[in-house]
Parts: sequence; structure tokens; C-alpha cells
Amino acid sequence: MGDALVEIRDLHFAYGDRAVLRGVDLAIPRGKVVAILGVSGCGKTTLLRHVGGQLVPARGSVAVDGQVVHTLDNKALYALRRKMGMMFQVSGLFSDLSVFDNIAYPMREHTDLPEDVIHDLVLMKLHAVGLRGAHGLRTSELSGGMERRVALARAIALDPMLIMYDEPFAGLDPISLNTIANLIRRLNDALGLTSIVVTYDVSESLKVADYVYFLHDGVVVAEGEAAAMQTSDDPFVRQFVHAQPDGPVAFQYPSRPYPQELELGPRGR
Ligand SMILES: Nc1ncnc2c1ncn2[C@@H]1O[C@H](COP(=O)(O)OP(=O)(O)OP(=O)(O)O)[C@@H](O)[C@H]1O
Repeated sequence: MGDALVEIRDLHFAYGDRAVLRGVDLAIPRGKVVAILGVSGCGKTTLLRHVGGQLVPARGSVAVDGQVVHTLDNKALYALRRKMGMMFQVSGLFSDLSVFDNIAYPMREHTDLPEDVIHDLVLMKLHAVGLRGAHGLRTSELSGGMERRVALARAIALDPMLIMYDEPFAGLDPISLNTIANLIRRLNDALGLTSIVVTYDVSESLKVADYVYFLHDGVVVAEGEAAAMQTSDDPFVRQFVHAQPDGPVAFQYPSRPYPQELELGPRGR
């Protein structure tokens, strides 16, 4: 992991007194697709928000391209964010704008490019996700899968070095899901990006990622090359990869011992 674009060291974070991250260490090497896997609510989005500088660590650090994110002033943070693309489960597209104008929006906001150049760039980005022909549509006319592809085109609008996907596969039909997975891989390699995919979808992420981290209880509990995960003996990996209800990830929400709880019954009678 010598040349990491993102380095997270001993990252701690809590919402109030609810500790979510309790010492996360991980590295995202340049040029790779890295998946961060964990059950819903384990803190994956919280982790991404530290990379984007929307949250400040309680302890530890997140460095992107050699810069410690929470130490940057507003101007430097803004400049760094311009080099990061994000795609979320909820597309965040402007519903009153056309597909074309949604992609053009970040270009118009963040660059001084003339309209004819923006025009060509927008069509190139849409072509990359197979939707050049849809540039005139309103976002309300798009299917869920198309909407996510438009969001992807917008995420690459400013030629980022890093792209972050938050649950990119959630709620898609199998064909759209495959399309998005292929695009994540293809765009990463063709555009020389580095990609972070946070998801609970193990099988899809193992197809698309080079390396995976498993997050549980606020720490990384397992990691390795995606290709080696299917045959791993690690109990966490086995539970995730084979979707087993029993294993180190507990079925029961933490509770008092059963006998103690049952005492409440007879006393009430
Ligand atoms: N703004 C907030 N204030 C308080 N608690 C929060 C806030 N945002 C998230 N949480 C809590 O922190 C925990 C981690 O949330 P986070 O969204 O990072 O998890 P996640 O792994 O991305 O889950 P999901 O895949 O369901 O989005 C959850 O228990 C959530 O309820």
C-alpha cells in the first residue's frame, strides 16, 4: 500500500455519545477500486464524510493526496473537494433541470470554460455512461438505473482523481446493477481514477473491487484482495461472503441476560 491516495489512521468519531468509528485504519492505493463493506449502520457513510471533509475526526486523521483533510482551511478544502467526485444512492440530481444541464452545472459553477467547450464535455461524459442520446430528457423521465448513470456522469464532470460511491447498487434491477458495476470498474481504469465503494452488497463489490475492507463495530475487522475473499477462512469474511445469519456479527441486538429479562413477567402477574 506504498502509494496510497487516501490514508485513514486511527479514526474515531461519535455522534453525541454514540461512538461510530473507534479507530479505523485503512489505505486506498492510487488507481485501485477499494470496497468498504459492512452492515447497514456500521458507519460507512460517516467514513466517507470524513474523506470529503464534511466531518471532523474526534481523534486520528484522514489524508487525501498527502493533505490531512481536517487541517485544511476553507480554500484548500474547496480545492481538494473539486478533485473528488461522489455518487450517492439518492442521486441528488436537480429535478427541474435537463440531464444536460445537470452535468453542465458543476462545470459552470467551478470553471470558466466557454459554453461550446462545456457542451462538448457534457456530451463526452454522457457518452462514457452510455446516455449521450438522453441529454435532452428531464430527470423525471429517467429510470432508476439511468438516473444513477447520470449521477455518475456528473460525478466525473470535473475529472476527479478520486470518486466515492455510497451504496451504488442499492435498489437496482439486476441488469442496471451490472451496468453500474461495470461502469465503476471501466471508468476507474479508463480515466485513471481511484475509487472507493461503500456498500453492504458483498457479491457485487467482490466482482468490481481490487481490495476490500470489512468494517464492524467501528473498526476494520478483516481486509484482503477481493479475489481471495471467496475462499477466506476469516470468520467475519465468511459470514459476509456467505451471508450467514450467525457468526461474529451478532443476530441479537445487545441486551441484558435472558433470565433477568424474564423475571419481569412473573412479577407483573
Ligand atoms: N447525523 C447523525 N446524527 C446522529 N446519528 C447519526 C447521524 N448520522 C448517522 N448516525 C448514526 O451513526 C451510525 C452510522 O451511520 P452511517 O450512515 O455512517 O452508517 P452506514 O454504514 O453508512 O449505514 P447505511 O448503509 O444504512 O447508510 C448509525 O447508527 C446512524 O444511525
